[in-house]
Amino acid sequence: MTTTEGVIPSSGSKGDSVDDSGMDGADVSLMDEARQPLSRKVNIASSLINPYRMVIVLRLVVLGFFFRYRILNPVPNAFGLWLTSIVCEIWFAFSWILDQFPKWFPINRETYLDRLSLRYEREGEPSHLAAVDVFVSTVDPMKEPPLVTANTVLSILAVDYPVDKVSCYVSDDGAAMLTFEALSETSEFARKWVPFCKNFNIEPRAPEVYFAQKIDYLKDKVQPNFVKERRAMKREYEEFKVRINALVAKAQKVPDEGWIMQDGTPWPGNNTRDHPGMIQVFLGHSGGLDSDGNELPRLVYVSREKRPGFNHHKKAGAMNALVRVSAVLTNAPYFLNLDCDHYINNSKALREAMCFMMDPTVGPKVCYVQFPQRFDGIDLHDRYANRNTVFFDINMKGLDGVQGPVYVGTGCCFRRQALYGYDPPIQPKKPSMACDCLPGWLCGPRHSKKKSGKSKKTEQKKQPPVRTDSTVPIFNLEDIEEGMEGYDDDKSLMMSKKNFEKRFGQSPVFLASTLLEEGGVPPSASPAGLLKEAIHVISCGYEDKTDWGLEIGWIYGSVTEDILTGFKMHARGWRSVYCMPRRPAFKGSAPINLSDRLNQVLRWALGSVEIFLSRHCPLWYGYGGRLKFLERFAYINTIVYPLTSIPLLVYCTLPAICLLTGKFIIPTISNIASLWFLGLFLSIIATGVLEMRWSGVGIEEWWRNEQFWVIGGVSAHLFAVIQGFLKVLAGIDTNFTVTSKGSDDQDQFAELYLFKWTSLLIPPTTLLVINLVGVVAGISDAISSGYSSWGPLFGKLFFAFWVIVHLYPFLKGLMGRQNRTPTIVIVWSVLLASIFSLLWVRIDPFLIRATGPDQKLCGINC
Ligand SMILES: O=c1ccn([C@@H]2O[C@H](COP(=O)(O)OP(=O)(O)O[C@H]3O[C@H](CO)[C@@H](O)[C@H](O)[C@H]3O)[C@@H](O)[C@H]2O)c(=O)[nH]1
Ligand SMILES: [Mn+2]
Repeated sequence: MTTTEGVIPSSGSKGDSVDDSGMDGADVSLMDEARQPLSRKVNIASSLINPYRMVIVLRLVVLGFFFRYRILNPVPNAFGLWLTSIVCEIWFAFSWILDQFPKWFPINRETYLDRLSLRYEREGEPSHLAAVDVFVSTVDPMKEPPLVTANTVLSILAVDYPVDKVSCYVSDDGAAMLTFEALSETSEFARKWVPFCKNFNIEPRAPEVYFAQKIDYLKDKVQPNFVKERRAMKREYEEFKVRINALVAKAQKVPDEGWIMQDGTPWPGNNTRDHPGMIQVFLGHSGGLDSDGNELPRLVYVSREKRPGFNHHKKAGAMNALVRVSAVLTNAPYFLNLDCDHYINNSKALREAMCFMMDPTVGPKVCYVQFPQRFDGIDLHDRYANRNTVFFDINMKGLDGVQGPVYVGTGCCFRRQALYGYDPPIQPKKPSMACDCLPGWLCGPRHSKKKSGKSKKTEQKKQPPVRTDSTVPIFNLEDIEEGMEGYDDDKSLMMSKKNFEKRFGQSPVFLASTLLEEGGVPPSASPAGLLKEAIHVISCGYEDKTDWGLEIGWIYGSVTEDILTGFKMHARGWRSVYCMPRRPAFKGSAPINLSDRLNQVLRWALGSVEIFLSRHCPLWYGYGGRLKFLERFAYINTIVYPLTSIPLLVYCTLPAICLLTGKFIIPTISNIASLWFLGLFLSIIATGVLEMRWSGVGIEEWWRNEQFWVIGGVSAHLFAVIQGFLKVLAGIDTNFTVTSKGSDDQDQFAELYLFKWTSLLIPPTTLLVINLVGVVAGISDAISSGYSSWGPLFGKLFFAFWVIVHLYPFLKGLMGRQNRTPTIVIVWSVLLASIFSLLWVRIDPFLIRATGPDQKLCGINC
C-alpha cells in the first residue's frame, strides 16, 4: 500500500497525524496494516458460478423452444385450457427472468475489524470511531411483550462500542405507560448487566437468550470469578423479569381514571390516539454510572405526538420522528434501525457496519449497510419458510454485486446524510439532484443541455440545497442559529433558507444539525433547550408541507416502507452493502403459525402492490438517475410478484379441471416435443442445484421456499392484489397489523399449532380439495375404462401432485395439533368446491363442442 488515498480517515478533519510521529519498525508495520482497506469483496469461485451462468443461458434457450412448441401446438378439443395454460406459463417465465438476472453477479464480503480498530482506536487517544444512534420501534406491548423489547435494549446498551458514541432511542407508537415503565426498569438493570457483559465478554448480550443457551458457557472463559458472577447475574435477571412481569400483569386492565404515573400525575398517553409528544432520557453522562463506575450509553424514550385527523404513517412516521429527535439530541452521523424483537446477537455488529461506512474509499458512496435477518424459535423444519434463506442468502448476495441489497426494515445501519435526500458525493454525470420522475428527455428544460441563462438562474435558486462538494455547506451553522435577521441583506441566502425549511421543517436546531456532516451537537446547546426542540420536532404538524416521507427520511405510502425507502436512495445513485458476519449480527422472532405467517406475507405483498400503484413504481420511476439496470429489475420483481398469484391460482386449478373433464393442456406428445419438456424440467432442477451450491442454502430450505411460494401465492398475495386495488379505487386504507412476538415461557410448539380462522385459508383449501377430488375421479375413471387410458392420465396426475405436494405444509397447518381440520374450513371449501363443480357441468368453457356438421368455436354451452 503506497497511495495516500486511504490514509486519512473519512472524517478528514480528525486526520490522524501519522507521518510526523516518530515510530519504530513494529509501529510502522502496524500503521501499514491500518492503511489497508477495512473490507474486501470475495467473489464466488468461478467453478461454482460459471456453470450456474451457463445453465441459466441454457434454460433460456430451452424455454424459447418450449414456448415455440407450446404456441404452435394448440389442443384442438381443449382450446381454452391450452390458451389459459400458455398465458400463465408466459407470465411465470417472465417472473422467472425478473428474479433470475439480478443474481448474475453474487458476491460475499469480508471485514477486518482489527484494522478498523488500528485505524480509529489508537492507544492513549480518544476513540475516533463515529457515533451511532440506534432506533428501536415498538407499538403494542400486548403483541410485543416489554420483556422482548427490554432484551433488545439491553443488547444495545451492552454493545462493544465506545459508550459515549452509542445512544438508544425507543419509539413507542402505542404511548403505553407499560413500555415507559419497563424501559425505566431496564435502564436500572442495565447498570449491572452492561459491566457483566463487558467484563466477561459474553455473547449474545440479550439476557433472555444468553441464559437460555444450552451450550458450555464456560468454554474459553478464564476468569475464576465468572461462575460466581454469572450465577449472581442470573438471579438478578430473574428478579428483573419478575418486576417486568408484574408491570405487565398490572397493565392488563386499564383503571377507570386512566394510568397514573409513579409521581401521581396522570400518564399523558392515556388516550393513545390523542396525546402530546413524550420524551424521557435515561442513563447517559448525566444519568449516573454502572456498577463498575463507568458511563452508560444514553437511552431515550420517545412517543411522538398523536392527534385525530393526522395521518401518522405507521412505522415510517415513527422512524422519521426518531430521525429528528436524534438529530436534535445526539446527531450521530450513522444510525442503526431495529425492530423491537431484533436484538444484537453479535456485539461487534456496529463495528462490522463501520468497516464499510468509515472506509475512506468504499464508505462515502454507501447509504446503508444491511444485515441478513436471522431468527430464533423457528420450528425444526421451518414449515412456513420463516427463515427466508433463499431471499437472504441468494437474492440479497446477488444484489450486493449490482447496486446493493434492498432495505428490509430492520438490522440496517444508515448514513444520516443519505436519508436526508442528498446525492452520493461522487457524481461523474450530473452535479445536482437527479430528476427522478421520468426519462430524462421527458423532463423538460431541467435536463436539456441548452438552457436560457435566465431560466437557469431561477432554477438554481428554487432547487433544494444540495451539497455536491460535500465539505462545503451552503450556509453556516451560526447563520441559522442567528435567526432570520442575519439574512436581510442576502436575499439569495434567505431564499435558500426558506427552501431548506420547506424541505426539513421549521426547526432551527434541526436545520443546523443537518449541516454537521460529522454529526454531534454544538457544545453550547443547553440540554433543556434541546429537549424542548426535540418535543417540537415530534409534533403532529411538523411534517406538514415538508419533504418528510416524500423525498427524505422513511418514505410514506406503503406498509412495506422499507422497500420504498431503500429504493429511493438507490434511485439517487447510492449503493448499499450486504454484511454477513459469521456470527449473525442480529436475531429476531417470526410468526410460526400458519395464520399469522399468512397475514405477515399479506402485509408485505400489499405493501408491494401499494408501491406498484404509486408514483414510486420502479417500472417508471427514477429514469435519468443512477439506478442500475439490474437493480431496477430486482425492484420490479419485488413489486410485481403479488400479481403472479392470479396465474398461479388459475394454473393450480387446471390439473383438477383436466382430471375431471378428461381433457389436457398439452396435445398428445411427440418424442421431440417431450424433449423440450424434459429439458425444461432438468434445467430448472439444475439452476436450483447450482444455486444451492454457490450460496450454501440447503435443499430443505430451498424446497420449503418453493412450497411457501405457492401457498402464499394462492392466498396472501391474491388478497393483497385485491386489497391494493381496492385502496386505489375505493380509497380504503390499509393497516399495519403487527405480528405478535410470543413470550418465551410458552410451550415451544404451541405457537406452531395455533389455529386462527382467516379467510386467507379459503383459496388454498379449495385448491387442495378440488385437486384431491380430481385425482380420485381420474383414477377411478381410468380403472373403469381400462388399460389404455392410464398413459394420458399420468401427465394429469403429475400436475395434480405438483399442486398437492406444494400445498402439503398448508394441509398440515390446517390439521393443527389434533390433526383435525376446523369445521368452518371444511364447510367453506366443500361449498366452494361444489359450486365450482356445478358451474363446471353447466358451462364448461374450455371445451369445443363438435355438434353437427359445422363445427364452431364456442365458449358457452349453446
Ligand atoms: O404503526 C406501527 C406499526 C409497526 N411498528 C413497528 O414495526 C416493526 C415491524 O413490525 P412486525 O409486525 O414485526 O413486522 P414484520 O413483518 O416482522 O417486519 C418486517 O416487515 C416490516 C414491513 O412490513 C418492516 O417494517 C420490519 O422492519 C420488518 O422486520 C415493529 O418493531 C413494530 O413495533 C411501528 O413502530 N409502528
Ligand atoms: Mn417482526
